Amino acid sequence: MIDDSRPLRSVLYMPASNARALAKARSLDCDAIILDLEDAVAPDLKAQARAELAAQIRAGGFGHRRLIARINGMDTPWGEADLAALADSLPEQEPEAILVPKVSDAADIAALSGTMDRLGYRPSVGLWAMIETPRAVLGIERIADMAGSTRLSGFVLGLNDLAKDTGMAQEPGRAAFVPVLVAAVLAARANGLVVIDGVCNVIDDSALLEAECTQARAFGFDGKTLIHPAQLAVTNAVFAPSPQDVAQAQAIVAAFADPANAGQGALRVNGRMVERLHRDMAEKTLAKARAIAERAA
Ligand SMILES: CC(C)(COP(=O)(O)OP(=O)(O)OC[C@H]1O[C@@H](n2cnc3c(N)ncnc32)[C@H](O)[C@@H]1OP(=O)(O)O)[C@@H](O)C(=O)NCCC(=O)NCCSC(=O)C[C@H](O)C(=O)O
Ligand SMILES: [Mg+2]
Repeated sequence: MIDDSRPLRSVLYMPASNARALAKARSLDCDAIILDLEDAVAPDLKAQARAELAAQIRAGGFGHRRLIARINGMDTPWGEADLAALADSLPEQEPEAILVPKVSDAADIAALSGTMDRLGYRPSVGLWAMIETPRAVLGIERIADMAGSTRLSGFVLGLNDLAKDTGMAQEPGRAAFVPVLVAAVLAARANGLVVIDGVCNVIDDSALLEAECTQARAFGFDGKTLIHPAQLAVTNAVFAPSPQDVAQAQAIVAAFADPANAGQGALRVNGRMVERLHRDMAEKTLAKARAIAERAA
């Protein structure tokens, strides 16, 4: 079940080897941080970054920002050591989830989750999977179904790797990726998983970023992964309920609470037909808006 009181609009990657970025993380307006040991860290800095990541999480001070640690793939020389080092070095404070790249199929999830159990990760630490290989896309329903029997609790799209492996074009509008985006949201929602869109590689084009965020929000994503602090404001704004969303949600909740409408299944509110399912959606909108407002206060 997705917790609307803990928004995940903006999920900022930062290389665990970049001490300056990590220091900055505690003051940035992001909902979550992915401390990355994978693509953002050069091979000869992997061990140093692993130690830095553990030290940063142990130091704390991230406030409301949810912490996710992206390890290297289990088929690389570093993946197993990443998972073991995080388990060993974080007895007091652990990331909310371990994000695993290049997942291929459901068996990968079962194996990773079992390894986390054996290494002594607390049950509260989830497993998020990067959806970034053709095989993962083709098997996404079977992967998502693992949520019932493993730690799997989220999907993050990796469209750069998917483009690399398929030749799909990363163009404005993302036409080639639309089926993937829709499949990811459906598989995630059918299994109560968080689902976060891939990154926009262009740092200085806020119109392009806004278009991607608007598309992702319309498709049902919780939020978007980001690579630079300059992308935070647009992303946070697009994925937050707008003042109009909030006003309509309040009107819907009020209409159903009005004794004059007792026993009604469908009502007319501001010219629209609304049913009890819309009241449920309106309550979620208000919960998210409240959480964002409380954070800003
Ligand atoms: C992309 C960058 C290498 C750009 O770096 P640079 O040009 O040096 O940035 P700026 O000079 O503009 O930085 C300004 C200040 O902001 C801080 N900063 C920059 N990026 C981050 C960040 N991600 N988190 C926190 N803080 C950040 C700088 O330290 C500067 O601070 P100050 O000196 O105090 O002014 C760089 O932005 C970067 O490394 N970004 C993250 C790259 C990354 O993590 N990549 C991996 C994830 S993406 C991915 O893997 C996708 C997926 O797997 C797929 O397949 O699609
Ligand atoms: Mg990737």
